Amino acid sequence: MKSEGVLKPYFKQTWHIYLASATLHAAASVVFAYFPKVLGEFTDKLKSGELGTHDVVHFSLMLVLIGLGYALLGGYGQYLVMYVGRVFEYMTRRRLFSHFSNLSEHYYSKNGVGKMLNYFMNDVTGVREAISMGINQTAMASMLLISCVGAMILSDIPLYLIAASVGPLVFIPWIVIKIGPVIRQRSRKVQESLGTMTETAEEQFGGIRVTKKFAVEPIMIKRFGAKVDQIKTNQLSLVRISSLFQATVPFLGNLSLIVSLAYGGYLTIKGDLSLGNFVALTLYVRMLMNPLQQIGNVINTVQRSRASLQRLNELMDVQPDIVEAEHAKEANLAQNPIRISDLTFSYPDAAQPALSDLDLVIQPGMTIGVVGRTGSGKTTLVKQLLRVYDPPADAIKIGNTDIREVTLESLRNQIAYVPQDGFLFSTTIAENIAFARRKAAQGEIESAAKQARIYDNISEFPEGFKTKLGERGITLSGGQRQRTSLARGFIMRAPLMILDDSVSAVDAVTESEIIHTIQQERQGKTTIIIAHRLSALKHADLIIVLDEGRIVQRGKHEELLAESGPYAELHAIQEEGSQHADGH
Ligand SMILES: Nc1ncnc2c1ncn2[C@@H]1O[C@H](COP(=O)(O)OP(=O)(O)OP(=O)(O)O)[C@@H](O)[C@H]1O
Repeated sequence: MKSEGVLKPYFKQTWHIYLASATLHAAASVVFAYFPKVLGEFTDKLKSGELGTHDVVHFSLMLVLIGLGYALLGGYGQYLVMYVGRVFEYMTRRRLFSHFSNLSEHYYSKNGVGKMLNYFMNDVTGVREAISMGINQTAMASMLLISCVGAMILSDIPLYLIAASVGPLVFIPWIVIKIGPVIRQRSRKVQESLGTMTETAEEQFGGIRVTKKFAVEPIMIKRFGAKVDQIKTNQLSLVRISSLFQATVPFLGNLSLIVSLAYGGYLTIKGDLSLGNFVALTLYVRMLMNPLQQIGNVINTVQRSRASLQRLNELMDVQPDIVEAEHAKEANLAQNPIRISDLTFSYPDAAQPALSDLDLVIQPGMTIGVVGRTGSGKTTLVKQLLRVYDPPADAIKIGNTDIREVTLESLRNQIAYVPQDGFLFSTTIAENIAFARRKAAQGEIESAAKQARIYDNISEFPEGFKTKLGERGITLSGGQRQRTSLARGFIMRAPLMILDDSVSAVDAVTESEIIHTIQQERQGKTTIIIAHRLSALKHADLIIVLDEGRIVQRGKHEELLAESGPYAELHAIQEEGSQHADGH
């Protein structure tokens, strides 16, 4: 399904402003086209000796009126178009943002954030220039062209003289057709290299702490320098062709002026053309040059922005991978079991499935422990439950409803997912905790913080819960970040809570306190705990052991210990480790 792109909705909303502006420009141009005519008449009167003081005042007044009329009408027309250009930026950036928000994780893992930023900034501005400044100048210039040519034809200036004078100007469209596509192609390259640079910068600033720890700044600077060099090369190549284009257009204009001066002058000396008409002709040709040059510029801008427009439209056409079913139902995780049967899932473009033949029933109120080596598919299982990636049909059911048939909002609202490295926003701690429940009372925020064992830390900050976090919560330690993100999960009081290695950066004592709280707080509610430390899973009603996407063991803690297998092996290693740590 194709979206309607970025321009259609905009023009639907603003066409009447464009119409008003075009009318104002037309009126301004008609007024301005009188200018040479008035000067021509003035010259003729001057030459015939009929010019009196009264006439000088009259002609001067006429010129002032023409100037004023042109400035007011044209100026207001220009303001209107520039104003709606900003409306375009605002509308498009909002639409882009909400479109970006709907795109699936898969899109983001394939496309860098730098590209998105480039769409947001440069492409939107590029298109705005074409449809505000571009349309404005085109309207102004074409109206002026029509008015000037019309006025010339209606005057006594012989048509053959007009044709000869205007002749060189008709080569302008030819040049536009020849050079325009080259400009467009080079402009696309510039935009692309800008996108790559933003992407590199984004990644490198994001990873600056790692860079510094490994002292590899020179390599990073060199890598970034290469991107900047590429932009310079591409931009220079664009500037060369644009300059050639912008120099050729005035050159042709000047050629026209020379013809009108030489040929018109000759005819005037011969007496075939009045001095007034000669003055008017040269003025008209001079007046034609500006709009023609403007049209040249506009075509340049439009060529450049076509590449941007194409990219924006392509982006609006990207469909989210996860879409709501037509008659989607509300999920009810509090009362219905989650039935996973024969679940096999591969990431797009992956050679191996990340999950194979999984069978599991999670009854409401159960606590499920999930353990397995890194890369065994634990997070993938969670992503399937959250529908970050859709599972195959009927592989996961909530009650009797396929998870693909429930509304995304009801599903995700009922799951409190706490990832290992929850992203914290650059806002207050309170707002970060109340992220999924904006209206939570301070008491609820504090109680969630207490449950996540972060309350005492927050109280020690100078501004308590109002303390602002830097980008990615830079002022917090790893363990504090994890616990803040855990509080964000607690506050949801959701029917299903998923802890995905959420306490890995927390010391063993605090971890056991948190697990104890979970046991108490989540009685009767479903909880899935993914952990590497088995101590966090001991109390689970059922533990599954994943290996290469398959469930290789399942049972309670004691049952699994009694079996020989990876669980007992892992337990032995961890016990040994903790005994060493305790000095036994
Ligand atoms: N977005 C993705 N695209 C393609 N493959 C992926 C993606 N995410 C994970 N994988 C692959 O799927 C497999 C399972 O990954 P998953 O993240 O589920 O492991 P995990 O058990 O949660 O590991 P860890 O304990 O390290 O978090 C891995 O081989 C991983 O490389």
